[in-house]
Amino acid sequence: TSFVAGSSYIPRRSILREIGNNEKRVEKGDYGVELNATNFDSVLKDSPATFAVVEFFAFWCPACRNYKPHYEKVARLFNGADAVHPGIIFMTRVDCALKINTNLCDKFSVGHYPMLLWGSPSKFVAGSWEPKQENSEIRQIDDGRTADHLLNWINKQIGSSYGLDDEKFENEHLQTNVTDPEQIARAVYDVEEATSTAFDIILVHKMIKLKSRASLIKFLQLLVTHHPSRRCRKGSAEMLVNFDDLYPSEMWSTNKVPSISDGKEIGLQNMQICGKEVPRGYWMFCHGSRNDTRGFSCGLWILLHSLSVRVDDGESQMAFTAICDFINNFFVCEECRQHFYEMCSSVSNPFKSARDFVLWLWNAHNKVNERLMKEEANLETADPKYPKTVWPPKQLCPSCYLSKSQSGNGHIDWDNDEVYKFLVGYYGRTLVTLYKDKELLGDDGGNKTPSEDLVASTNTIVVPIGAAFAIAVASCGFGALAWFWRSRQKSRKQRRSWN
Ligand SMILES: Cc1cc2nc3c(=O)[nH]c(=O)nc-3n(C[C@H](O)[C@H](O)[C@H](O)COP(=O)(O)OP(=O)(O)OC[C@H]3O[C@@H](n4cnc5c(N)ncnc54)[C@H](O)[C@@H]3O)c2cc1C
Repeated sequence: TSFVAGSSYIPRRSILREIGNNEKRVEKGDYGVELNATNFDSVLKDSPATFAVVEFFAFWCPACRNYKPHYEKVARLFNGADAVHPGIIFMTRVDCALKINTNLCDKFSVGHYPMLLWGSPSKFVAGSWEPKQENSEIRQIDDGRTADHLLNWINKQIGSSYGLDDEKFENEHLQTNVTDPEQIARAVYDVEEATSTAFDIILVHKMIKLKSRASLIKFLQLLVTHHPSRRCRKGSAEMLVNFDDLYPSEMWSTNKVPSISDGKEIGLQNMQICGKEVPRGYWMFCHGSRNDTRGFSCGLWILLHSLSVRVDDGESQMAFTAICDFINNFFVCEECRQHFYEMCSSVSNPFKSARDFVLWLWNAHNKVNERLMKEEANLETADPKYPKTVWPPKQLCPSCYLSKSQSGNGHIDWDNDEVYKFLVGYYGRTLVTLYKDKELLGDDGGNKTPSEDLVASTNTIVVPIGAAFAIAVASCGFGALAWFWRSRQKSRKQRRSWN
């Protein structure tokens, strides 16, 4: 099966890699990218990273030579094809001893070597900096004299917890033992990427229509409350609350391009549901041995399973319809969409327990696996390293298999209680808590509620009337949350008008 849009996404890391490769003065093994006056603006402008560090140095300066290994230790984490934390910080350097860079270094008031500046890449473009300038969006890094100090400064600045010893999880290493239950911990990256990709596809293909709008809102509500990544919950909440502004009714009736409001461009197009920092093209867990296998669709399954194990009994029917309608309206693989919806439609009684819903989704996925097992064998389209199997294999969950039924004609007698327990552990606890960098993955350790995220993350005064109405129509189970937001937003408005 081929997907309409997935293949055209350029992994953001490849941009960094290209920059690195094209840079003539990069010494072998250098991670920091050396820029000069001719490419400084253009390279920073194209950088997908959220932040940039520029080290101004002079090639003749002995202190700079000694500083370089420190800078490189940090740059290794963020730059290049093997970056441990790609797409977040772009680490560069400029040699001020080269004549060509004199004006550039003057513009940034370089008075000593090495000197480090910090800001978003776009602020450096045609930018300048002065030491006493207040409210500048470029800042001097005042304590970066060793690798440790520099990384500490960065961690404080962006609230992260990166360590110099952080290592990239190698996919090859990960996949050598597919029966290791801890591997799923890394899939939170994939869940984030799949969520972002799904919404990119929806926007690129202008798929939000009058009839599908309510189902998108309903799915967003599910993401707000139960997405395993905090930054995706936060982005979904922003999208949901601002839905009417971002996607005004004239757009879904006429498909017009969004207009300009309050001097800012509006439209969902400008929103990234899980934030700008989500790595693309990474596929930690869902990495295929070929480019055209796994990836997005694998990540989407994992998203669905990780949502299913997080809902409670009272939400199970709502989550079921939210997922079914979302796949039906927005999954652009026609065969997948149809088959999945057939399975959805064959459910006759509403779900009353989360357990039943989790097991239904697991079973539906296994039905797809069984069908594809045959299809892929006939067409020889399977990923040779990841053939479809009925899941979980015995090695991963021995207790899921009832002892009597191990052999025979392929039929498996499952112990559903054990399967449920396993799924909750695998897609629930393990998917989040085993991962080492809680900041990056947005694990809040269960300390914060999504509504707190929402209140902290949006400036919107009220839930727009249309979206609120659609929320009310679309949901019952998640409705309490919607009303909570609405009342919070209203009371904020009142507080404002009193001030
Ligand atoms: C809703 C949906 C419907 C699809 N329908 C089709 C279709 O009709 N035709 C088609 O060609 N492709 C379909 N696909 C794509 C297909 O199912 C696979 O996603 C794709 O072939 C990549 O396979 P994969 O090896 O990465 O494993 P996937 O099937 O994507 O599974 C991802 C991971 O989930 C885990 N897993 C596997 N089975 C289960 C289970 N039963 N329960 C819980 N976890 C499990 C495993 O760890 C596996 O590696 C569909 C995808 C989705 C999301």
